[in-house]
Amino acid sequence: MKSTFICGVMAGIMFAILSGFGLPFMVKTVFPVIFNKGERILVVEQAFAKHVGDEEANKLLDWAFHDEMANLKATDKIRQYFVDQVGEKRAPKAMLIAACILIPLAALLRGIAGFFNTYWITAAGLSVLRDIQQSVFVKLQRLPLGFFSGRRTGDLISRVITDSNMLQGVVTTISNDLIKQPFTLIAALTFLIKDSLENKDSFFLIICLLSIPVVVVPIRFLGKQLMRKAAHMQRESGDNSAVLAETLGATREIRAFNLEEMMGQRFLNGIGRWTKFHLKVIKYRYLTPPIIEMVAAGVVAFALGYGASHHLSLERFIGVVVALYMCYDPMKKLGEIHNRLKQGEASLDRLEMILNAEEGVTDPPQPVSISKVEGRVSFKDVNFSYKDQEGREIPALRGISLEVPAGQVVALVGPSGAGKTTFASMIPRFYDPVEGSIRLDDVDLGELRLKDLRDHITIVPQEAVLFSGTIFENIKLGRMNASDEEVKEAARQAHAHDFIMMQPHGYDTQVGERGAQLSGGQKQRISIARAFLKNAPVLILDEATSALDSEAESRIQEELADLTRGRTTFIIAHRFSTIRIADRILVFEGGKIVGDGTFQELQEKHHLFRNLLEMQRH
Ligand SMILES: Nc1ncnc2c1ncn2[C@@H]1O[C@H](COP(=O)(O)OP(=O)(O)OP(=O)(O)O)[C@@H](O)[C@H]1O
Repeated sequence: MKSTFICGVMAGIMFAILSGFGLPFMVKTVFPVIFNKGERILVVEQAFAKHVGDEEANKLLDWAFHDEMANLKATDKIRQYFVDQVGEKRAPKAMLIAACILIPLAALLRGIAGFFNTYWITAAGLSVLRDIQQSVFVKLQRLPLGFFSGRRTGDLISRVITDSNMLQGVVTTISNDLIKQPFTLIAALTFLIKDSLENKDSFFLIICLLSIPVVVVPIRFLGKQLMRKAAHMQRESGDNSAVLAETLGATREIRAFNLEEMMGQRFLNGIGRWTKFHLKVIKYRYLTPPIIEMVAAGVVAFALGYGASHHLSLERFIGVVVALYMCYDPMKKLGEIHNRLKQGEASLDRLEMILNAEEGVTDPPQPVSISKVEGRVSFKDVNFSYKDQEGREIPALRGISLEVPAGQVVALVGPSGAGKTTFASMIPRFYDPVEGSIRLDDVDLGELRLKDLRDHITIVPQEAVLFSGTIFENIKLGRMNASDEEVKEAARQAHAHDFIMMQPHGYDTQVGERGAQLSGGQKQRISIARAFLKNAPVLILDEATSALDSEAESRIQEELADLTRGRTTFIIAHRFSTIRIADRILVFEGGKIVGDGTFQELQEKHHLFRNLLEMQRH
């Protein structure tokens, strides 16, 4: 990547020298040689000298050809070179041929250099961008769950996709000019410096240098405005994506509650705001070129006035005007680059919000390795609070202490918001306790590598999550190195094998395809098969609350009961039947464990538990 960038810069410098210096040099120095102006002046000088004497002739010539004389030194050298090579007589023709070859050759070289400059700089820019996108994706998978609960998925997607695309656009558009233009400006300024030294006349250089701040001040002001508006625009774009994601994620609910019009209006309003800010971005972006053009036109007008009143030769004048053009054109393009970069900065800020977010749950510097896990889990004085977006603490677990022996099936019950899900989320370290410690087989969870810990825990979520791919691939996610036979065995254990075989392509049926109409129960079985395949000693089951038909439900219950055998299991339980099969029940209320015992014990003496059971039965 570094070498690509360096090659791109070299090509850009070559392009710049050919444009900023080569072109005006050609006009000023090479043309007079070809048209033999020096020799004609010499003839005139000799003729004058005959009539008015050498001294008077010199004075007259100096008056008539003031700045051509300065140029003649350079042109003489070129002529002399040709005279030495091919002789006095053939020199003019050779020079003409050389110039005629030189023009397309210079254009060709300039074109090739320009092409490779753009290509290599774009390649280097895109490779940086690819790294950024990759880092954002990796980072998103490392961020604590709290990061996501405070943010809308649509907005995050928009940051990764739209803001990256915006940056990509910036990289590709500015790559063409990023190196060429500043160097063209330097080359053209060098020409003006050389011209002012040769002619002892710095007028053009001075007006060019004086006009630079006149150009830079508005560019900087407009750039600042542009960045602010671009940030607004991208934020609106994120909001629109969020509305779209919400709408697509709740198609049933929107129809059921007749919310189509409201959601449509919300989206329309968002698009309206986005358009407003986009137009502002366009306004500030495209105001820069006319300002620079106006300044450039003013300077050329000055140059014209000065040239006419000081009897400048046409070739010096044209040479200088070409050099001035070669100064302002880059300035204009640099102004555009500045604007595009400002727009890109707004997008980069949005990506940096993700890149700079605190990771929270991380691997310890020196992890303890565990190979054989029995599955003992213990909590000691665990307190935990969530943080909302304003940083306020929402207590969710208070003073939790308990020991769960390996293989015990524990049901977590309690009213909504009591802390059951939070308790279960602490075991795979989705969150770390604010105070206290949690151990697996006597090792503090914080001492384990996250991957090792999670390898020993299976989670069966409330709603089965299937990823795009085949049924086979979806089960295999449980253990990527499992053999085909092991995958099928897991499906049999989950009683999924038979219905899978009835699918159009069996295990190779795409779950995302419309043909594969998997029911809620079938999806759950695939998710359970995945858990069987993983075969971890600790199991966390979030019982589905959604109503499957009762027959399917009771069969799934059987499979789940099979799955719990021999594993330390935590079930976030919603059903009476599940609570019954548990060895032990924990009753949660207000983030505390207020009851701990067998079904019988709690039924006899725990008031809240009896109330919960009562509610279950009705
Ligand atoms: N991501 C979150 N950010 C902030 N607060 C949260 C978050 N998740 C849960 N809470 C809060 O923590 C408390 C415990 O929630 P938790 O989800 O653990 O309860 P629960 O017993 O599982 O409830 P339910 O049975 O309704 O799922 C609640 O007050 C809840 O509002």
